[in-house]
Amino acid sequence: MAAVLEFRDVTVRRGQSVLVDGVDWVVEEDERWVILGPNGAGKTTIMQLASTQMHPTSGEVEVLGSQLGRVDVFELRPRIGLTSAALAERIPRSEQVRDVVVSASYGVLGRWREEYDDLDHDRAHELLVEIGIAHLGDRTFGTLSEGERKRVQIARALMVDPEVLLLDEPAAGLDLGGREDLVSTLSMLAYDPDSPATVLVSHHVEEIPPGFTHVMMLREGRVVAAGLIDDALNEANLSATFGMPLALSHEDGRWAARRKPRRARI
Ligand SMILES: Nc1ncnc2c1ncn2[C@@H]1O[C@H](COP(=O)(O)OP(=O)(O)OP(=O)(O)O)[C@@H](O)[C@H]1O
Repeated sequence: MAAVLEFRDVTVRRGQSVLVDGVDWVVEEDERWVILGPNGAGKTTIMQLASTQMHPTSGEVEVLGSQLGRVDVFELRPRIGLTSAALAERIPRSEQVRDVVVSASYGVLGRWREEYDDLDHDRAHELLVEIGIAHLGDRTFGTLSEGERKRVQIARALMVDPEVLLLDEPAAGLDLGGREDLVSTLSMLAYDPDSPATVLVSHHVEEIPPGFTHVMMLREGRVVAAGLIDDALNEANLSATFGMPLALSHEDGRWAARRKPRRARI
């Protein structure tokens, strides 16, 4: 199995701050990873490295077999599907949903005068059906709910048939129903053997879709634990990651966590 991402002793510094500290990490083709950690742990920084938008201060990052610093990142980027809040902000609100998706094949945001062929349109339609939003094709992006926008972004990220799919906090800002819809869509993708290697960033174990295989837990830029979810996701590692005693449960493929009650003083 080929590695799609490989980090070797990766550190990112900005001034006196260490954003990511000595991270070793390998993602293989058939793996679906969740990166868990509190605010400021370095999750988005890891995604920026993986999506070639940032280079490490030291260490080596390989993306799809090419080492950052020795490759033209503009050749790599079309092979990477990415969703993030920063990217979503750049989608024109007046753009029709089907155009938001189809325009990914040219790597542009905001359709202008490009001509797309029938294959592109068919592929975009297929993805809207697969992600469950075919009925929204004619709507403009600005009129969608937050949950609908997240799904459009995932369809757009898949449009290029990426070799790796990077989802930075796709459930942020969703209500309970929106989160549950998204988790089930991501679960369906996770179980599909044709789906690319996937990395999902989240703050919440409740957002881990069934079918995800691996977890990396980060705190203050360092890896607390990483590996198969069934091995690495436990109360001790989760408590160390979030810096408080947490109780963890796992039922019907879903995870839940809560703070352990403080003992009453006698
Ligand atoms: N240019 C910078 N200079 C100094 N510190 C920075 C810079 N960019 C990010 N940081 C800090 O690095 C840390 C990691 O940031 P990052 O965005 O990767 O965390 P995160 O885990 O994604 O957080 P969140 O869950 O809040 O989105 C944060 O403490 C952030 O304030």
